[in-house]
Amino acid sequence: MTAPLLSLRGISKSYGEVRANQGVDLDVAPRSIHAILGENGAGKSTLMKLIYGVEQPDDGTVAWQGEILSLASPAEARRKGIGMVFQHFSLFETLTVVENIQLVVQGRKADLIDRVKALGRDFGLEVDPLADVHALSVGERQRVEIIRCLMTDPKLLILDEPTSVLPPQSVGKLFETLRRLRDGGVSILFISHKLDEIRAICDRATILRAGRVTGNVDPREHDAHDLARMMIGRDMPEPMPALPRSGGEKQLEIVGLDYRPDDPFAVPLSNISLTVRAGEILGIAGISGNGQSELSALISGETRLPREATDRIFMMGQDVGTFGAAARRRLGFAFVPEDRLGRGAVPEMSLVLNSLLTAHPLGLKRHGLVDRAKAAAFTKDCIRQYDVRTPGPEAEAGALSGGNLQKFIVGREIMLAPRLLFVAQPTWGVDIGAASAIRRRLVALRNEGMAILVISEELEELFELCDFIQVLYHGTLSDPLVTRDTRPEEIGRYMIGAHSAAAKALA
Ligand SMILES: Nc1ncnc2c1ncn2[C@@H]1O[C@H](COP(=O)(O)OP(=O)(O)OP(=O)(O)O)[C@@H](O)[C@H]1O
Repeated sequence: MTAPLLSLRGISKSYGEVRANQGVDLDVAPRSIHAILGENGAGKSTLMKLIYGVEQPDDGTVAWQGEILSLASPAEARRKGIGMVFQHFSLFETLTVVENIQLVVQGRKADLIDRVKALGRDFGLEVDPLADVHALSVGERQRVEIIRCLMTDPKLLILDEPTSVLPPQSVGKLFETLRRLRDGGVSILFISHKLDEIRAICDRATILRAGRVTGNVDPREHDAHDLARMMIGRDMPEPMPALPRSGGEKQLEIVGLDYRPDDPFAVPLSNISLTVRAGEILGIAGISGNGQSELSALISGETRLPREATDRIFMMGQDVGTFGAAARRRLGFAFVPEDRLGRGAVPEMSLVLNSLLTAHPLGLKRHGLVDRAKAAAFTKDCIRQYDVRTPGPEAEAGALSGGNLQKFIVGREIMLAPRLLFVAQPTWGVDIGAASAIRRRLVALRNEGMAILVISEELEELFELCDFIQVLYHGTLSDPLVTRDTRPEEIGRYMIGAHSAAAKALA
């Protein structure tokens, strides 16, 4: 092998009792796309933060082009030629693309604009440098992040789950860009839970389990099942078969709902209609930014309709448009929001207190006081049933890895035994073993008669779970499509508006 660009030896990092990385060795070759694979909490993000200088290792060495480094900050890492695009974007929405770039890259505005255009042309990352960021799609924002990283001239680019926010059509485009970058001399460290993607694009893969390296392979020589086994140490469970539909009672009905938000950046909704019956799963597909947040807030009760807008949203047969979130929950509604740190959990609070946020009606308080023993028992049960990897119920929610926090929130809401469950992005950032466990659980609940509404950007997930799929595009919802009679490409066309354009052309 040619001398590695980056070479880690015996890297260890602990957070209190948690040993996030233990004796990790990793060699990244020049001009390679190298995957880091592992379950939620396996230590992938920690390792990337150590390489990018966000955190410092307790033990071990980092060698960069043969020279031992100790990186005190990301700015220092960037000066050496290491760049990173985080899972959650860090752009200012009210600034333009070039203004965001100026925050990190020195230079005259006119020169930077030229460079953005040139990089866009060279790497298929076209984006208007003068566009306001709030007006860009998620895919375009990601391009801006990557361009901004490339302008610091990195030799190593770290991408943390770059495809989780992209529609299927954009993933192929991103991969072309990454290949072009590699051929131009950049190495890429790529974290993803999607094994097919890793097999399509990566030349090496390092597998982590519980903070240790358990394998170094060429992912093209192993099928997705093999890789999954190395990651989770056992075979994947089979999907849960869905029983025939029950045609049960309508637990959620939305009828011709129009909504004009006050916020100029929000998406107006027009003529939204949908029905979810007991014993059914309805999926809403669509690229994020097409009205998902607005629709979610109207269903959860975070946004209430004005008094005069009656007969638009019904839950368990009641007109709930003007009800707040708590009143809707009292009817038997539970909700897993997309934004797990802002809305699903309070990061500074323990898991026990986070359980209380929504599960307090389950006898976790008595005479207005918290019943600590019961709250702890509920939380422990959730941790056990949903395989949440954490030291215990007193851990702060913010210290959990992203996927483990998601498992906790989904578990907490399911344990409320609602009649109507609404889950936005059920397996976002969750590893494949845990994702399949969550999906099996949702199908089992449906079979027992729960009504379930799922919003997801992952078509595969919707196809595995749902009886019907409707597509949200520019604030309008398509008619329901019966999943088993529909092909993913057809949903894909609705997602990019090609279906409505074709329909208009025919009209
Ligand atoms: N700041 C922190 N404080 C305490 N514990 C932490 C902190 N950051 C990470 N951990 C713990 O370290 C372990 C590894 O977490 P890490 O985020 O690296 O996992 P990951 O493999 O990236 O997971 P995911 O796929 O869910 O993003 C987890 O048990 C996590 O709870």
